[in-house]
Amino acid sequence: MTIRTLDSLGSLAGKTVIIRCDLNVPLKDGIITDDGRVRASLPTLQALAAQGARVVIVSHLGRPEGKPEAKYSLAPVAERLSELLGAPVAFATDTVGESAAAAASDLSDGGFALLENLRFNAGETSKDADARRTFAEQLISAVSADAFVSDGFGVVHRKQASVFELAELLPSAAGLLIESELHVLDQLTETPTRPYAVVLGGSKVSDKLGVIGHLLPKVDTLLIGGGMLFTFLAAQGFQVGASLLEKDQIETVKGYLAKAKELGVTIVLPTDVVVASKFGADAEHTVTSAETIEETPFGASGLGLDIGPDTSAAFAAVIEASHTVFWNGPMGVFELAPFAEGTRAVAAALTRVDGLGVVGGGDSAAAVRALGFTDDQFGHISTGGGASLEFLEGKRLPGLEVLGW
Ligand SMILES: Nc1ncnc2c1ncn2[C@@H]1O[C@H](COP(=O)(O)OP(=O)(O)O)[C@@H](O)[C@H]1O
Ligand SMILES: O=C(OP(=O)(O)O)[C@H](O)COP(=O)(O)O
Repeated sequence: MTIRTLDSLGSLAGKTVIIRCDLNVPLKDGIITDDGRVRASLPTLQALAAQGARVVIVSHLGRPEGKPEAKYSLAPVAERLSELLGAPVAFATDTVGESAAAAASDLSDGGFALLENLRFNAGETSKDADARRTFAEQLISAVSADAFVSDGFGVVHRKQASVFELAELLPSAAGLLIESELHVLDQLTETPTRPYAVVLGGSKVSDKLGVIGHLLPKVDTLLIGGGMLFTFLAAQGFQVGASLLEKDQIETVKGYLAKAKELGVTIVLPTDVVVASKFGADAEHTVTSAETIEETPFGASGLGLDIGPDTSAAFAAVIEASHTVFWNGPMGVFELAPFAEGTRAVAAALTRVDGLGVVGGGDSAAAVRALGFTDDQFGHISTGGGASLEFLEGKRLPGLEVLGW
């Protein structure tokens, strides 16, 4: 399948182009802890500037709920972008107001401006198509945009104003990051060399549980770690203490377990977990069987924060015996050293895949780098977790469809 690419927009010299990037980076105390998504955005930004376009960059960061919240400001990202581009990046403190208009009108050909977090405006993520369209129109008018480039691969599964409506309203095309992501992910959907394993973890549990039903018929093995493992354990009748649990998904998960059996797909669930007294690096913690989470000294307030060592070894064996592996979502709370070992074991196994090993997702990519792995040890590091998963399940994604995919 094809998608509209940059050349379809013709010459952009002197034109104002809005580019949607996914600059949703992890931050700690206002410091960017992994700038992978910023780096991944550079080629398209540089290509637009080289043509003499006036480049207005837009993105979200985190999940603020339609109003400004200082901790989700993109200001630190403007600084990092400027360092990496080796050029000034004007930062507008709003998206559709005076600051955005001034930053855009001050742009010279080949110059860059970054607008504040799109999700500070309720129109961006509204369920109401008219509200999204109005916000997109306000954005276009604030910066007097002539064209739109979509390059935030991590958000192409979201029907949001800056992903969908902007593309409808302006001459639009995909950027180089989206093109290169599709090139690799296509190999996973069309001709995955078998055995094909998908490893799931992370904390966006309800988003990710949703893809499993469609993924099952496509894979040989599914490995479940991270926050979602507890909903699987609960579906098997085990107590999970104070761990992350989506109670209303237990019946759905039971359905997945039955469907997997029917299809002959193996779902590998953890047999042991690391349980902690509280959420913190200094928490007391112990390894216990997945069936006895509430039988540690922490009782029903025990929190499962990582897969245990037996599970890590079992997951590593499956990964290394597969020829195609896609992994999204850390196995545990890797940001806290005592709960990083499961993620480390899965990452190490992925570097040893005899075939294509792909890591997807902002936090998953950040995790492998934080644990000392380098990008070239993996077949591909995708900037999108949820987006890749939905792509792999064969769903038509709104942010791609609108670009002719
Ligand atoms: N057992 C767990 N309990 C709570 N949080 C978890 C657990 N396992 C992993 N996580 C958290 O999941 C987060 C990443 O999830 P997610 O955003 O879904 O991944 P990605 O960005 O790679 O798609 C990490 O911050 C990690 O601490
Ligand atoms: O971090 C992201 O996705 P990911 O965690 O699935 O990789 C993207 O920036 C999308 O963010 P969202 O899931 O809040 O829409």
